[in-house]
Amino acid sequence: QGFQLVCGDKCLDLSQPRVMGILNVTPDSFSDGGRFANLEPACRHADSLVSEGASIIDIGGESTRPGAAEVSVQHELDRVIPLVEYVSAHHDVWISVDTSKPEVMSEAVAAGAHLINDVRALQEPGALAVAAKLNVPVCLMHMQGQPRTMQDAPEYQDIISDISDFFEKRIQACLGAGIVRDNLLLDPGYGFGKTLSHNYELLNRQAELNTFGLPLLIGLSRKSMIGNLLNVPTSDRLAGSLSAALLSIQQGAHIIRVHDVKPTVDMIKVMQACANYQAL
Ligand SMILES: Cn1c(SCC(=O)Nc2ccccc2)nc2c(=O)[nH]c(N)nc21
Repeated sequence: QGFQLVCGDKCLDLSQPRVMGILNVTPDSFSDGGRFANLEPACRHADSLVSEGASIIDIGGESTRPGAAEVSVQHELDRVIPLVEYVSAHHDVWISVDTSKPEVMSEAVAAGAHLINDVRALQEPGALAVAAKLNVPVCLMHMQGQPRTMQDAPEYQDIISDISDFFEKRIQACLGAGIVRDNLLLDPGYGFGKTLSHNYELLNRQAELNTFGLPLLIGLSRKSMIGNLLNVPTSDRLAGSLSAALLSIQQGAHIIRVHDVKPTVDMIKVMQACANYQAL
């Protein structure tokens, strides 16, 4: 499909799969907080993600791992804004801000972010109104429950129908708030309130989510659906992550959120050579 994302005068063509690089801004990559914390490692990481071929850099200041502590608005701003400013000043790449907080959304867009990546699909108070006002593309991700408890006992009547119902509701809420449909992306949220078998059923049936006629953003990289299957640490999940990414792209994924940008870019090139063999 000829999807494209538009933010101001920037345009991201989605007729080919795009790689979104994950920028680590976990607390330990900073000194004891404050706006002028040690940004150095994160800035170097951003540079490498861009040089490896990422089309989008995803910057987030709140861990959504089960059991992760809540982060205050100020703490999230202190981690995220300096990095959005750095990437915006030094690279021409798209910047997505991974946040559920409306204050972080607006400050990040003001600092140069082009896309809102919200694992809570704009359900926090004030998020819908702010996203409408900012008028930038927004990714609506499915999560069953909240990060703290989502993995306790996930259950679905039919995982695709349940996720689709969620998407319908969130899309209606967005349109009702004045967000234009062209600004919406969908994401089934692998690992967010799903068991191992839920995740693989979702991967097997992912193409059924294409009926919404909206771009799909997918995050599988190094996740426990790979780790628990292969019984390997996060540092040893590349082959599994690439396998899952390929299966996802073959079913129509438009943006893949990954740690390992270069390997994923190379994989996409091989997929494209196969599709375009006559042009080679
Ligand atoms: C911010 N964010 C995350 S964080 C979870 C994560 O990477 N866990 C994880 C990473 C590495 C190892 C184990 C777990 N996942 C998604 C996603 O799937 N889609 C969208 N749109 N955003 C996302």
